Amino acid sequence: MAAAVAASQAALFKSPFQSLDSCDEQKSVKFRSTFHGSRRISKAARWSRHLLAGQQHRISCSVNAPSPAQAPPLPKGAECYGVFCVIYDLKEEEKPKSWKKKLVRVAVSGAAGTISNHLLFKIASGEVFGPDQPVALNLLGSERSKEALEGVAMELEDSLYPLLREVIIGIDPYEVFRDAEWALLIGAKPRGPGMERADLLDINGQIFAAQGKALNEVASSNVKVVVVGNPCNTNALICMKNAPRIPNKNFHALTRLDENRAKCQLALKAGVFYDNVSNVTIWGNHSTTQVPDFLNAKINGRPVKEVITDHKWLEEQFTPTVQTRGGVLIKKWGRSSAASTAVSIVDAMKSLVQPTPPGDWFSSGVYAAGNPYGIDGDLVFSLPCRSKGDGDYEIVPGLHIDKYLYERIKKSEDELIAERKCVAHLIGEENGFCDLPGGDTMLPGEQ
Ligand SMILES: NC(=O)C1=CN([C@@H]2O[C@H](COP(=O)(O)OP(=O)(O)OC[C@H]3O[C@@H](n4cnc5c(N)ncnc54)[C@H](OP(=O)(O)O)[C@@H]3O)[C@@H](O)[C@H]2O)C=CC1
Ligand SMILES: O=C([O-])CC(=O)C(=O)O
Repeated sequence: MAAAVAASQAALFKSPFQSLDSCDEQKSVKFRSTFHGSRRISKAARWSRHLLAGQQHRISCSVNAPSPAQAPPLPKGAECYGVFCVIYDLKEEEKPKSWKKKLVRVAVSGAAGTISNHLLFKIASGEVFGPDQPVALNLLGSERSKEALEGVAMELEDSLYPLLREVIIGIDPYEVFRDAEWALLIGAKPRGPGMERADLLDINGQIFAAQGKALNEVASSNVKVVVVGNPCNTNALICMKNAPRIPNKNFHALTRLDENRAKCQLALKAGVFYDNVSNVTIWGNHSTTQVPDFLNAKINGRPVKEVITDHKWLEEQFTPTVQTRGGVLIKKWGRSSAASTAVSIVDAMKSLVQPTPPGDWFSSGVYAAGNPYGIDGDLVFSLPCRSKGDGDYEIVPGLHIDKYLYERIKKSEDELIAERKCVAHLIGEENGFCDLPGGDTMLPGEQ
């Protein structure tokens, strides 16, 4: 028995894509084809699971396995993780017929961080792309988080998600972003005590400039990029400017959490279930200057101002409550929103892959070029958007902007223009200088 195990180990640790010697007994082992059935783990695969956990080996079986030429290549240098290096072949008739044939490849930075710890499991479960869409997760960490990243991959292994067909971990964005169709950029340095906003813009801006360059070089040319790491609007602008091959439209800064927070407050005040609140726009920056729009929002299809007649509350309490919600939560929790942020990332992605309900819209920080509201087009600015569900979107025109909204939207625009000047050196512009309004503008989590 011991000899058999040793022989089997020796075979499994052969160099990538060499055939196993003892393939006759392991007909159901197959590696990394693009379509796989649900997990039914053969004896050989169980062995592989133990032997390969934490290793970076790819092996193939000469029986039933794709030849190296047929097998899709792994992103160069990135590492498939443990059980995800091994795919269990099923007989044709056992494969779930309903599954889509092509994987969706999602790259996530800051993958060992708190938000990702919620998000990855939602994506793997099918919550974003549906119960028929196999997914691959390419996880980006750093020297700091190498071990933690393996821990994340181990938890994904142990979760037995049938739709999760590949997990790749690595610390080089040029490897991890390869062929990504979605890039969720979450990793960013948190602002520490005494750190100026200008320093944060520069430090994180450098991360997003580097990641933009990597996406430009190796990601799918139509990759959808959702920037979460703060300050997310300007980080998204930097990322976009460093990725000229990717359409500007494909870059988003996450303001969906702010929209969800606004809906929650309106529902609470009106005494309705929050599903009845629609047409909520967050205008501007994901910062304390953001403008949650109650003027165009609706409750049960009626203008909010007709349903909530306490207009003083709308103007004087609702707006600051939403703007500072993140900071209040940090004081309670001792860390920033993570679970609700992950939920809002899922919402933001679903808004692009599912048609927007007729008459409604959603908020996203998008490149404002050609917007119908006269806002500086060279900013990533949160605007009302709608989608046909094809991954693309359009800015919704025709919303009413009164004096109250205009003044606040202008303030957020000025803040983003000032942020853009601070990062001129990262977006290929000259004569940058950092003079943020009020000396030092604040994230929702900073008060
Ligand atoms: N847009 C929005 O609505 C929201 C945005 N956020 C923002 O999302 C980001 C991530 O939040 P969260 O997951 O809770 O944060 P965590 O601190 O848990 O994780 C952040 C990750 O960022 C990475 N990172 C990159 N560069 C640095 C650096 N220089 N120093 C330290 N860590 C770095 C780290 O991963 P690694 O070592 O692998 O690089 C770390 O795991 C933050 O910027 C936060 O402000 C949070 C809530 C809402
Ligand atoms: O400032 C932070 O990290 C938290 C944040 O963005 C939010 O809660 O909206």
